[in-house]
Amino acid sequence: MLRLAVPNKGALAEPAQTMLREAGYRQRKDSKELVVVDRENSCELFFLRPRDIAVYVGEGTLDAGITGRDMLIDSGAPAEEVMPLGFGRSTFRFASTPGAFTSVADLSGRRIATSYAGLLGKYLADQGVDARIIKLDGAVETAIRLGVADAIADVVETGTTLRNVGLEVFGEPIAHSEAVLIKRAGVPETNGFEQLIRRLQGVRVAREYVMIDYDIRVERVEAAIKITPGMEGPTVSPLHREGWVAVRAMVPRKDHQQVMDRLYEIGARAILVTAIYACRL
Ligand SMILES: Nc1ncnc2c1ncn2[C@@H]1O[C@H](COP(=O)(O)OP(=O)(O)OP(=O)(O)O)[C@@H](O)[C@H]1O
Ligand SMILES: O=P(O)(O)OC[C@H]1O[C@H](OP(=O)(O)OP(=O)(O)O)[C@H](O)[C@@H]1O
Ligand SMILES: [Mg+2]
Repeated sequence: MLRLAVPNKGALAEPAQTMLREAGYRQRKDSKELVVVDRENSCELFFLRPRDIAVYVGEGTLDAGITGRDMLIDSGAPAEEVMPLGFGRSTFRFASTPGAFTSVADLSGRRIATSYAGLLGKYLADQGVDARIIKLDGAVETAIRLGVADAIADVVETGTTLRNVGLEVFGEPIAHSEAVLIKRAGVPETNGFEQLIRRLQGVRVAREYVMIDYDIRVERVEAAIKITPGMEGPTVSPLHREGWVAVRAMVPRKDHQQVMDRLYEIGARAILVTAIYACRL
């Protein structure tokens, strides 16, 4: 059985569970269930705090887990990223009162509040900046106002929380994060693990691509294929109509309207875009 850790709370919990459901894994029926056995897929799902997931996976007690890249780095656990999952995106940044600091170098000898002491400590060491880290559990934005810190280092998604307390980011982003699939560092992937990876990749592709179908005159096919090269070359099939062919290819969902415009301009007709329900490449 593959033993997989899934975030039980916080920003990653709901999207992680949705992605696993789309990948065909059984999900828990209510939030009080801490372990789910999915016999059909030979998988056990453990619902854990996202911050603890890299610790379990690093110790080898669980084979795989879903957590944030920032949390993986912060933990310092011997676990490694296997693939990014495309949700839970955020940046990890310095912030303070407007104008107080302009770069990380200004933080020498200052106090920085954070709930990601491991991640911040590594970054400061890399930058050669000697500052004091004040480790807090959450709501670190308030630490400056209460005089506990001169700056903070925290997760920023929309920036609303910072704006609400009158703080501004400064310096370069410390890290770019998203949800990632992780495994213990240096161990090979088992069969069940490879199946999990293929399924999650399938969900990502089904979310990020659409299928486009269109008819075009034979002499325009090469130009059309430049617009829709597909993943491994598009399918071109004969049409009953003399001198015309049908083309089918995958295109990035975000580009599909522009692609339709460009195809129409070079003479494509009957252009249809459909969602991909599931896929295995
Ligand atoms: N708006 C957001 N707020 C917080 N975390 C976010 C956000 N968007 C993405 N994330 C990511 O989600 C993860 C944080 O999850 P979570 O909110 O459960 O952590 P936490 O705030 O430390 O936990 P808790 O709120 O229980 O103390 C990180 O990987 C972070 O990068
Ligand atoms: O840029 P924004 O969209 O405003 O999101 C970022 C905020 O969300 C997180 O806090 P969370 O709600 O997890 O509370 P916490 O600080 O107590 O963990 C994070 O720590 C920031 O405060
Ligand atoms: Mg939180």
